[in-house]
Amino acid sequence: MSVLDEIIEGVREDLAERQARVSLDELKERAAAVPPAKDGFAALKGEGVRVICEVKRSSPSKGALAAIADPAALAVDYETGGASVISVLTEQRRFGGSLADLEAVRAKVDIPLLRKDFVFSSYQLWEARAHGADIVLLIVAALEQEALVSLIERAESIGLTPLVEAHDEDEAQRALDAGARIVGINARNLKTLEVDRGNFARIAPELPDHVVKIAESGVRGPHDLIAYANDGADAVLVGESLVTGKDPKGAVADLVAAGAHPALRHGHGKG
Ligand SMILES: O=P(O)(O)OC[C@@H](O)[C@@H](O)c1c[nH]c2ccccc12
Repeated sequence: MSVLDEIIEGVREDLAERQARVSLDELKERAAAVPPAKDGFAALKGEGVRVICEVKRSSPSKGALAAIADPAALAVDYETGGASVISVLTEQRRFGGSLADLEAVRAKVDIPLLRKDFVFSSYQLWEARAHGADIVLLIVAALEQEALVSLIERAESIGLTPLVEAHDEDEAQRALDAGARIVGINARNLKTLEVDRGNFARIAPELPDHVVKIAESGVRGPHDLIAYANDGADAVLVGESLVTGKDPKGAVADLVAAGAHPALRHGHGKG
């Protein structure tokens, strides 16, 4: 069984528990009571390279990364540093997250929030909205094509912006076929956990211009952001280097500054 399969098995069990406690109708009522979703698409496409900052306590590849006793305070640091979107891991077993984290962050920041989890049912989409998410991650490798198509449609119908994650050419094609307008290229293969920063450069040129392109994982600092920018990234998604660093606000500001000046890109390309 791949790591991805193992994670999904755990997510399924945890989801079943929540479903036994909270009915779909109740979730829909909660979703109707929160402020409408913010425009995730607008937040991710524009001048310069946007920075998505992630609240992540641990990962299957690295184990514990940071305790993050106050996820909202970290998120405020990200926002103050200039993040465009905040990603909150809500998977519990391997990433140490929760929907409570999402809600805590929602209470303190104004920029769009991404629910980062292993989503395969529309119940999880309603959960995301009910807890304040604006954007939801859909992982191609974790979904049959039919499910991907229907989750994209369902997410949009409830106001969520889907970010569709691929890590190779075939998955990217499936994302496009399913109608994705925002595609994340993950340098990390979720089946083997190997990181290949070259994934983005290989796949991004195959994506049409109108698609928002996000480079995910492995960004250690401005240098990696600039490399991804040169390969056509509209945004980067950064977790580990921010949660393990001493000054998340400053680190975000440095990334945002590097991404804000397209002139910086010249001379850093592949030639
Ligand atoms: O911590 P990193 O290497 O900066 O990566 C962040 C993010 O890309 C990563 O957490 C991630 C990308 N796609 C995912 C899907 C599920 C869980 C986690 C992820």
